[in-house]
Amino acid sequence: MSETVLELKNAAIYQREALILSDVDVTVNKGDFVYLIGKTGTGKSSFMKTLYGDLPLTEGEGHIVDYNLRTLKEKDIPFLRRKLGVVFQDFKLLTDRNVKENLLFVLKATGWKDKTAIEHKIDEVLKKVGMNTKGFKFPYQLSGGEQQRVAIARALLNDPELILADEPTGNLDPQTSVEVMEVLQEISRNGNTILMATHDYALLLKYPSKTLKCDGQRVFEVVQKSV
Ligand SMILES: Nc1ncnc2c1ncn2[C@@H]1O[C@H](COP(=O)(O)OP(=O)(O)OP(=O)(O)O)[C@@H](O)[C@H]1O
Repeated sequence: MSETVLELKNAAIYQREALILSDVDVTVNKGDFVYLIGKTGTGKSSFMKTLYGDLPLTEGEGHIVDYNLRTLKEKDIPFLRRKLGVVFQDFKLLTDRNVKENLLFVLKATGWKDKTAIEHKIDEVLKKVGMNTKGFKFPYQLSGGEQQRVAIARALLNDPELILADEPTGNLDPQTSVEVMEVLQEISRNGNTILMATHDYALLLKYPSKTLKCDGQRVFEVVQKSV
């Protein structure tokens, strides 16, 4: 039987008192690559935020990588995020340090101490995204696509059980989007589980996969030809 890494049942997603999505039933299994699509303002980011503990789940059931979203406490959130790799549209790299130091910062913050293991891990994730020769560059010396590769490398540091990518190609031109998507596809082929919010329909057509759509306060699975 496939291992479930995310399951929402009859869940409702709120921004404060405003209901954004209701009756959400979603299952993501280990190894899946799942898209979350929908027009601007339909709730993709709110959905993702609920999954990484930025918005509370107050209605329905939600389980993500061993955590129950209904009983998630503030103190649990850093531990939940260690099991998730989160990638954002605007990369969110630390601008005052180079690529390796960006990765080192996360490893130290998540308890890594052994210098050799740290160096090995940083090399490993940078190789995975094709950035191993650029560890000494600062974010401002990198293109948007390169910065996003580093952000993906950062998301891989703690071997996440699920990668949540919220519009990872939203700031990139079409050609660079495809390059970043190739990296995500490669990571997916290596067994990682990925949930990616996007409104880039060209990517969906080029890399078809299971697709969930936010529309009219609901989330439902769509067959590719009707998206
Ligand atoms: N902090 C907030 N407080 C209250 N309402 C919010 C907040 N953030 C977003 N919303 C509302 O929630 C709804 C869903 O927004 P959300 O950002 O989740 O949509 P989205 O599908 O991710 O859109 P986009 O593609 O533009 O990022 C919108 O109507 C938005 O106005």
